[in-house]
Amino acid sequence: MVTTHNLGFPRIGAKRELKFALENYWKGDVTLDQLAETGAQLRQRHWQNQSALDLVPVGDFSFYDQVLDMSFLLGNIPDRVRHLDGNTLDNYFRVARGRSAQDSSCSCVHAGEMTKWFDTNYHYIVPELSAETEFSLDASRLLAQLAQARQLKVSAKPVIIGPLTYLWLGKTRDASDKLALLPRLLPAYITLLNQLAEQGCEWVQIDEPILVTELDASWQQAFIAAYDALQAGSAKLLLATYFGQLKDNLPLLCKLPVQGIHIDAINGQDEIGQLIQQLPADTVLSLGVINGRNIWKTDLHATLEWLEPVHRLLQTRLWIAPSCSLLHVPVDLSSEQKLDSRIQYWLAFALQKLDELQILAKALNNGRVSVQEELIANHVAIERRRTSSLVHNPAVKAAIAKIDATLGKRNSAYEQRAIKQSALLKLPDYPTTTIGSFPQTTEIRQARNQFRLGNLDEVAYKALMQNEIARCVREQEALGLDVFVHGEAERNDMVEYFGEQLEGYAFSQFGWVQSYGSRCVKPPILFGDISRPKAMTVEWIKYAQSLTDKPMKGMLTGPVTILNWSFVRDDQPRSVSCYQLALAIREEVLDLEQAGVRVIQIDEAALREGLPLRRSQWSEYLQWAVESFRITANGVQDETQIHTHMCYSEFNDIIASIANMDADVITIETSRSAMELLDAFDDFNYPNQIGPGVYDIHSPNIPNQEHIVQLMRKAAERIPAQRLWVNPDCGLKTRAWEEVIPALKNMVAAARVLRAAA
Ligand SMILES: CN1c2c(nc(N)[nH]c2=O)NC[C@@H]1CNc1ccc(C(=O)N[C@@H](CCC(=O)N[C@@H](CCC(=O)N[C@@H](CCC(=O)O)C(=O)O)C(=O)O)C(=O)O)cc1
Ligand SMILES: N[C@@H](CCS)C(=O)O
Ligand SMILES: [Zn+2]
Repeated sequence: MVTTHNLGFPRIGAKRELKFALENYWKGDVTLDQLAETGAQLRQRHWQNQSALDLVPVGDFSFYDQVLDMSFLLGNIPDRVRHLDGNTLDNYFRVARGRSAQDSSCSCVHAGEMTKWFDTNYHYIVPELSAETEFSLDASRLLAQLAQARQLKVSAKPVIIGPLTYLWLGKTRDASDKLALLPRLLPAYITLLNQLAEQGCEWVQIDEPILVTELDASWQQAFIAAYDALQAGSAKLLLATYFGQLKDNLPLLCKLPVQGIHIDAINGQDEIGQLIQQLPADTVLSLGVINGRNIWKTDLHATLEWLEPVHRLLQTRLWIAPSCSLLHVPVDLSSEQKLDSRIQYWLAFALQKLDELQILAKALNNGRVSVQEELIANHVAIERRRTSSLVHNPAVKAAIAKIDATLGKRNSAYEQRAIKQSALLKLPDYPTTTIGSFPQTTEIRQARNQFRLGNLDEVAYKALMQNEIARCVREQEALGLDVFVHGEAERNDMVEYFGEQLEGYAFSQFGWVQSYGSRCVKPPILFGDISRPKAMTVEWIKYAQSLTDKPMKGMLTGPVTILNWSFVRDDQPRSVSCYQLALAIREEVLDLEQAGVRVIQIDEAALREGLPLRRSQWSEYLQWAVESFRITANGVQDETQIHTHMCYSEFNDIIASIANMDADVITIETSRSAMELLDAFDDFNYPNQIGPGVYDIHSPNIPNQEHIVQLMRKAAERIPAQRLWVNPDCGLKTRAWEEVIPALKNMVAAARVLRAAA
């Protein structure tokens, strides 16, 4: 018999119950007990949803982030919150977001750094480490969840992050060696494993996704030492890897003294033969056979073709599961009422993926005939998608075939363009701007909701959004900014908004996926060849420009970011989808230029984030990603100034590619590193203009003028002042107007001080 299990379930809830409970708790509208009750109900529901599985994950639920949970479980709590008032959860929220429910009127501590989880759009709170870090186990929250699971008779398999991945995800502030902490960390893990075993858990899933990255010898050796030590714990370990292939780490994994391993068989199907040869004869092999990163139905026939022989060989040693936690997909496709039924038929969200797993298990255990109807229905769906005229557009394919090097090349080099742009825009030194979005207020979201529900007609909705844009322009006039934005009020999200307007995309009503904490995104579904039926942003930008004499930035999301934050096709290379997006957004750029827009920003927030997990694959990715950006941006006249924006700026390794994008201006995040991240630009002699973010928009703290001046002076030590812009780190959509206005006032005042001193 094959064993079925799951690595993790989306915790936000099919109706985003957790999001609303959290935000209400932070506002003080619900009590801690009520929040805890919502958590308990969600866990119960999710375990029921998974009750057909042989083993159900416990510990995958989190009130904010599973990595932060691990930090609290290991007692690795930053000193700055340790002795503050309130309960553990309040301190937990202080690390997560800089404040607890109690501190809503002040911002007591700075939040932990947040960064993306491997190559996903999920963001975790970075463990803070130093040579002094001590660990002291407090498993009470995990044990309480286990107790709840036991009461509900759930066949529980606790899920924890492994010690090596935990250290790898962390950052040391004192440049000390993270691996030196391992001997201090392991005793906490051994005690934890014993406690879990004492609670009756036969298996513990220990996640070590870093095994799909390139590990140097010291990390490889640390794996051996760590898992030798963990043998002392009394639970059986299922060591889980996901998000890619094992490659050089395969022999290492097979040597580790664990009772089972899980691999991502979607990416690593080719490695199964080698694994079977090298694994000890009694080790369980769990295969992630359902894609946990995408929303397409699995081709069950094709899967069974290769899985049946593996089952015959391994018998009860074979387990099957989704490739990774289902955190990265929406909960339930059956809630969708507005998707084109033909497309809906091709899709599977978390619940449907678990159904697919059951069908596979039945087929393996009792023969395909036992699930004949299900297999036929699956085959029909797969074939309909493969041959659908909705997917294929010959005109788009022809346009892609015609792409050549001229499309991505501007008429003149940056130096000549800069002279023409400067003559036209007449900007002061240290020009000030913002990144695009202004606060997405409850009123804006409610208006859009009413529009969607049909309670507000298009004319009224448009008028309301125009009012917001007008307010945004007025505020920027009053602040004295130099280059304006329209504020993105009309956009639900910087990716979904474009997905909704492009042919080849479908979008869901309830397909929410957690991005960080209570924040969610609804990735649009890229199912077919992409084209742009009509202009998407021009009317809004023209309207905004009509309200001011200051230059108004056209605001677009770039092809690489749209691709990386969508659910993408699995029937063609990502590069092809990206080129299709590039051609579509290029048309929008040219339309904006035609409409008289002189500054166009093309956000590529996910270009760096989308780097493959293995460095050996970077150059291939960067080649098509940068070329896609160039195709999008570079069809304009010299006088049109192209901006791009990236939220993170650790560019040391890819600075040549960033320069090769040839944007006239790039705005980036640098304030948290006190401009040190600009060193990469300095060392490379980056030739174009840079707006190093002068304050962290993720924090409610108001940056002070003097601090901004100091930061810009540091920037000017690295980049010539004539090429510097002054702007925040990222968009302001998650902030309130009361925070934005004083922050920008100080930013503009700082720019004036800098100009006066120049
Ligand atoms: C820059 N970031 C982004 C990433 N990925 C994206 N796809 N988009 C991004 O901007 N990745 C990296 C970062 C992650 N950062 C964020 C920041 C903020 C959010 C966020 O605020 N998400 C919102 C949802 C946004 C949205 O789609 N809004 C819709 C629907 C709003 C809604 O919930 N409506 C309610 C009713 C409204 C009411 O009555 O009040 C409903 O439908 O029930 C819209 O504006 O129309 C969030 O709330 O989580 C995400 C990632
Ligand atoms: N223009 C977008 C970029 C976010 S990365 C915004 O300002 O929200
Ligand atoms: Zn950003």
